[in-house]
Amino acid sequence: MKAEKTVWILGASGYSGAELCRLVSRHPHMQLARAFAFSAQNAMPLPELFPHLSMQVDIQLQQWQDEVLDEAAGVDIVFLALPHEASLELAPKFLAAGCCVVDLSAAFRLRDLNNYPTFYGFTHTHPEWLQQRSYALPHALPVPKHDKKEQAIAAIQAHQLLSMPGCYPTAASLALAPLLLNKLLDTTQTPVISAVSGVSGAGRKASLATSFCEVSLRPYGVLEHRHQCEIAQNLGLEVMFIPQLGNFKRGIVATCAARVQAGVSPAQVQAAFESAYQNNPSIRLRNQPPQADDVAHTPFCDLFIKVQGQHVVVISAIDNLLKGAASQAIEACNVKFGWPQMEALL
Ligand SMILES: NC(=O)C1=CN([C@@H]2O[C@H](COP(=O)(O)OP(=O)(O)OC[C@H]3O[C@@H](n4cnc5c(N)ncnc54)[C@H](OP(=O)(O)O)[C@@H]3O)[C@@H](O)[C@H]2O)C=CC1
Ligand SMILES: CC(=O)N[C@@H](CCC(=O)OP(=O)(O)O)C(=O)O
Repeated sequence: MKAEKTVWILGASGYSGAELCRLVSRHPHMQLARAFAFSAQNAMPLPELFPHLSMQVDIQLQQWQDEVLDEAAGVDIVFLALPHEASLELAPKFLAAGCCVVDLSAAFRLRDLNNYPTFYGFTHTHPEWLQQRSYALPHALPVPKHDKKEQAIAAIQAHQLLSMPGCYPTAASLALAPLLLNKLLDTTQTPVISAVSGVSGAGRKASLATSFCEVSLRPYGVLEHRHQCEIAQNLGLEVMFIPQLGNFKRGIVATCAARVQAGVSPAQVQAAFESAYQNNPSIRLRNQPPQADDVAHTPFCDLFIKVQGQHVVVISAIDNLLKGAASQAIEACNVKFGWPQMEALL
C-alpha cells in the first residue's frame, strides 16, 4: 500500500531530527522522501551517522540548499528540527509552497512578540504566522481557546503550521494543566517547577558545557530560562522555573509544587487527573514517582501526584527527544490527519 503523505525532514543529522526519521520510517501513512543535514560532512546514509538506526531507517542525508525549496510543492509534511532562527526563516517558505509544516523549534511558540528579543535574542520577522499557527500540545490546555480537548484537536486540524511545545514546557504543562482546568489550584501561590534534563536536551553539537566530564547536576537559567514564559503562556499564570542539567543522556523529570485551594481533597485532585487523561494513550498515571529511565525511548509522559493538606506535588517524566520533541510531533500529525493518536509510536 502506498503511504498517503510524503515527508521531508530538515535537521535530520540532529538528535530530534534523527528520532523523527526513525518514527516516520515506521509510520504506515507517511513516506520519508528526503532528509536534510546542514553541514556538507553529514551528507551520508543516516545509519552511518547513527549506527543504531541501521536496518530501521534507509535514507541518505542531503546537505540543505535553498534551491531545494523549488521542489517542495507537493510535499505533504515538512518537519523542521532546526535552530529557532533557521526555522523562522524557512517555515514561511514551505508554507507558501503549500506544505504542512511541523516546527520543533521555538520560532512560533510564543504569542507575545516581545518575548523573542528578551528570551531568544532575535526579533520575530514573521508575526503573521504567530496568528495562524496551532501550538500543538495534543491535549487540553487551560488557556483561552484551548479549554476543551475537542477545541485543541480542531485547532490542530485547522492549521497548516504546527508549532511544537518545548520539552520542559511539555512536562510542566501536562503536570499542572488538570489542576487549572478543574480550578483546584490556589493561584495566589506561584507554582514552583524544578526540572532536571539529560544532556541530549542541548542538542548534538559539541560544547564544553555538555561534555561528559563537565556535567554532574547543574542548575542553570534560574527564573530566567526561555521556557519559563512558554510554561506561563500555557497555564495562564506565572511560574517559578528552575531547570537543571543532569549527567544522563535522555529524559526530563519535572517536580512541580503548588498549593490547592482550601477544602480540596486528594480524591478531587486524583479525579481531575483521571478525567483529563483517561482517554489519552500517551499519558500514564503512576503510583510511584517516575524516574527518567522509565520513559527513556518511549512516547509517554508519566505523572505521579501527591497531595498533603493544601500542598500538591506532581512529578512528570518524559523523554525530551520523544514526548518532548519527535514523538509529540508525530502525535500531532496523527491527530491532524485523523490517524490513531499513537500510530507508529508504540
Ligand atoms: N534536544 C531536545 O531535547 C529538544 C529539541 N527541540 C528543538 O528541536 C530543534 C533541534 O534540536 P536538536 O535536535 O536538539 O538539535 P541538534 O543540535 O541535535 O541538531 C540540529 C540540526 O539542525 C541543523 N542545523 C544547524 N544549523 C542550521 C542552519 N543554520 N540551517 C539549517 N539547519 C541547521 C543541524 O545540521 P548539521 O548537523 O549538519 O549541522 C542538525 O541537523 C531545536 O529548535 C530545539 O530547540 C525541541 C524539543 C526538545
Ligand atoms: C539541557 C538543555 O540545554 N536543554 C535546553 C532545552 C531543550 C530544547 O532544545 O529546547 P526546546 O524544547 O525549546 O526546543 C535548554 O535549556 O535550552
